[in-house]
Amino acid sequence: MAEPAASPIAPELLALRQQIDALDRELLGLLNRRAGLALAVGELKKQEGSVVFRPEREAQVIDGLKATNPGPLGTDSVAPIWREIMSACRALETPTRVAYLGPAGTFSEEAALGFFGSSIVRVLCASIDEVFAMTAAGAADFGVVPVENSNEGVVARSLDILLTTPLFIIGETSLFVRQNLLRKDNALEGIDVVCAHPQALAQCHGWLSNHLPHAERRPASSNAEGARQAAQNPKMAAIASTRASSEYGLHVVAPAIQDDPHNRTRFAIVTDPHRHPAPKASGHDCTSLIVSVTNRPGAVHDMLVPLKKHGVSMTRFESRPARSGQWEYYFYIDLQGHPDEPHVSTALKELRDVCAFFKVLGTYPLDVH
Ligand SMILES: C=C(O[C@@H]1C=C(C(=O)O)C=C[C@H]1O)C(=O)O
Repeated sequence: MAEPAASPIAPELLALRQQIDALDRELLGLLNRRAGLALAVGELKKQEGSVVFRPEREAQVIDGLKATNPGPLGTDSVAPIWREIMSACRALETPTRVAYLGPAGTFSEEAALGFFGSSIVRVLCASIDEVFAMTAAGAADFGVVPVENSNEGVVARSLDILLTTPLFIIGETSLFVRQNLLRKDNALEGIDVVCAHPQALAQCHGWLSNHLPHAERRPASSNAEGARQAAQNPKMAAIASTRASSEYGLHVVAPAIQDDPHNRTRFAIVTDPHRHPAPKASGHDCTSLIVSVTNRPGAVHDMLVPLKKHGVSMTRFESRPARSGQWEYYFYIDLQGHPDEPHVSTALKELRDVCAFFKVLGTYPLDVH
């Protein structure tokens, strides 16, 4: 069949596109000048023997640009654009190897790319334990692990490993988690099994009960693993990201099936403190701790006194059983601020004095969107 004749481009459109082309060439020139400066910074760092990735500097670059963005470019567009620019610049200084739960197409991958940009070396792991192990062994520079979901609460395995790992946290990122029903055929009929990570099955419990009440819910090690299996079995559906649908050649049979439309997952970025210094204060920082107190009346109250006294706000307070058989708990605490700020360091010192166990998990810039 003959191709329909292309309609001629209107002169106004042509003129506007020519201006865009000219600006793009200018932008490319500017980006290359920026890349040249990053290379020079990389040389300086090499001479000093210091690390390339500076999360506090990247957070400040984005915060600064957002504050001065004149528009019409949306302020929400600033962070993703500059993360990619900085990712490409950083890659000129040194490759950044990032470990996360694979296979390709997981939300962990999305979080890793969202935080580091796409100019990274991907180190795909089979479990959260492996992410920590690969990072601790130096096979990856950084690990990205989920720590909590707005719907389902804590990711217990990550929190339990954080208790004993020698790694520390240097960043955080959170992600809107939109779950989709994926399948080889674009139809709801004839699905016998829905295969996904237990967290995803739980996040879509209501939708599955309404639309696929008779389908077996089968746990998988990750949503992408469920998608991989669904690609080989027409009677199986998966629950995963749209990225996984293109990765495994599946149809999005039903989009956004999570029961909570505001479903978010927060990830921690971990690294080896022997190879990477703690981020310096960025002005908007978080300090994460694990503490425990002896089991006596008023112990938890006493723990909170230094924070109140020195005006330090707590943004997270989570407990996990200490597995001592004594109804004892570890408390996972996030504080606003950086230990370089005197009121934070004094509060931390006083808090340490009233705790039986005290571990600083890390101090890092708050997530910038
Ligand atoms: C260029 C630098 O190195 C890296 C790249 C950055 C950038 O592209 O702006 C910022 C911080 C570092 O992660 C730097 O430290 O300034």
